[in-house]
Amino acid sequence: MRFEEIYKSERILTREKDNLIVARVSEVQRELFKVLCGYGETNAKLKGAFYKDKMNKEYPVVGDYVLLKYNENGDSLIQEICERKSSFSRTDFSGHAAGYVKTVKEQVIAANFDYIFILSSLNHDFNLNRITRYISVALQSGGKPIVILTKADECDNPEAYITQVKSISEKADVLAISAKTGYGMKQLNVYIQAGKTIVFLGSSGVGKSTLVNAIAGEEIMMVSEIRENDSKGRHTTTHRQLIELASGVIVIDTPGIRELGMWDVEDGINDTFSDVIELFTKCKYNNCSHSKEPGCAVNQAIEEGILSKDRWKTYCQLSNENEWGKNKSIYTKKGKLENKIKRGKNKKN
Ligand SMILES: Nc1nc2c(ncn2[C@@H]2O[C@H](COP(=O)(O)OP(=O)(O)OP(=O)(O)O)[C@@H](O)[C@H]2O)c(=O)[nH]1
Ligand SMILES: [Zn+2]
Repeated sequence: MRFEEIYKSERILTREKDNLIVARVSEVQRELFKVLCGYGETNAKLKGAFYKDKMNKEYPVVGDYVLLKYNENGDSLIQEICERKSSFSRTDFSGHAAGYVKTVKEQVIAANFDYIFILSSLNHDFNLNRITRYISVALQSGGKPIVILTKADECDNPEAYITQVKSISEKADVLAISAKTGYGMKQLNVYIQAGKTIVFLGSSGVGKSTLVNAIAGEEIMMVSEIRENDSKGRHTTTHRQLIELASGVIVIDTPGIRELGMWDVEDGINDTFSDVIELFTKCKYNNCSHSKEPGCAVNQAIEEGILSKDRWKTYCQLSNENEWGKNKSIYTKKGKLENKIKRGKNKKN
C-alpha cells in the first residue's frame, strides 16, 4: 500500500525529477479521468501503453491510487495503477441477454474502500436474504461490511431486526439509525474518520443520499423528493463519483455500485456461512449432497434446530446463483486467476 501511504501523508512530489506524483481517481468518464492530488483536482488521461495490450490491461477505476505525470497546463498522464486493497466487480454481459451469454467479463467498478455501508430500511421491505447477499459481496471485496438499518423511526422494535441481521455473520457490524430523528446516528462516529473511504450499497429509496448528506453536514446528494422534479436526473456529468468531505472522510458513490450484481463471490459466501461449511466436514460421506443421505450433518443440524431451514435455503440460493456466474466466466478464467493471486498477496501484507 505504498501509494496510499504516500498519498495520505505527502501528496505532493514523490519522484520530483520526473514530475511524478501519487493521485487518487475521483471520476471516470470513458477514457477521461479526474484525479485528486496535492495540487487539487485535475484532468488526466492514460499513457499510451495502457492501450497496447487491450485485453489484459486493467484500467483505473474510481478510488484507485495512481502514479501521475503531472501537467499544470493540460491533461496529466496516468502512468501506473497501485495494487488494490479492496474492490467491487460487476458482471459485464457485453450486450448479450443474460442466459445466452458467451463471454462474461469481470468489470471492476470501485477500489480501495475501508467500509461498506449496507443500507436497508426498517419499513415494509426488510429482506434478510438481500442483506445476506450484500454481506457476501462485501466480504468478498475486502472491505468491512456495516449493515445500517435505516428509518428506525418507522419501526416499533429495531432491536428485533438487529438480532436477526447479527445472526447472518459475526464479521458484519449491525446498527439501526434514523436520519430523521437522529436516533442511533452517534454509532457511526467509529467509522466516519478522516482518511477512511466508505461506499454505500442498498436499494433505491433506503436513504443513502440522506445519510451521505447527514455525514457531510451539507446537501451534497439530491434526495429523491427533490430529484423527481429534476428532468436532468441524478448522474449528470457534474456528479462526483468520489468525494472528499471537509472532515477528511471519503465517500464513493458510482452509478454501477448501486446495481451491484453477483460476480464470483464464493469466498464471500463461504465466509458468511462458515457455520454451514463447518457442517459439511462432519457429514458421513465426503460427497454428501446434503439431501437424504444417512449421517448428513446438515440434516441433523436442521433437525436439532442448530441450523435454521431459512439459513440453509439462503445458502443454497446464493451458491447456486454464484455457480451460474462462474460457469459463464470460463473464457476469462486466466484474468480471474491472476486477480485471485493478487488478492491473496494483498491479504498477507
Ligand atoms: N422516515 C424516514 N424517512 C427517511 C429517512 N431517511 C431518508 N428518508 C426518506 O426516504 C426517501 C429516500 O431517501 P434517499 O436518501 O433519496 O434514498 P436513496 O437510497 O438515496 O435513493 P436512490 O437515490 O434512489 O438510490 C426520502 O423521502 C427521504 O426523506 C429516515 O431516517 N426516516
Ligand atoms: Zn450432508
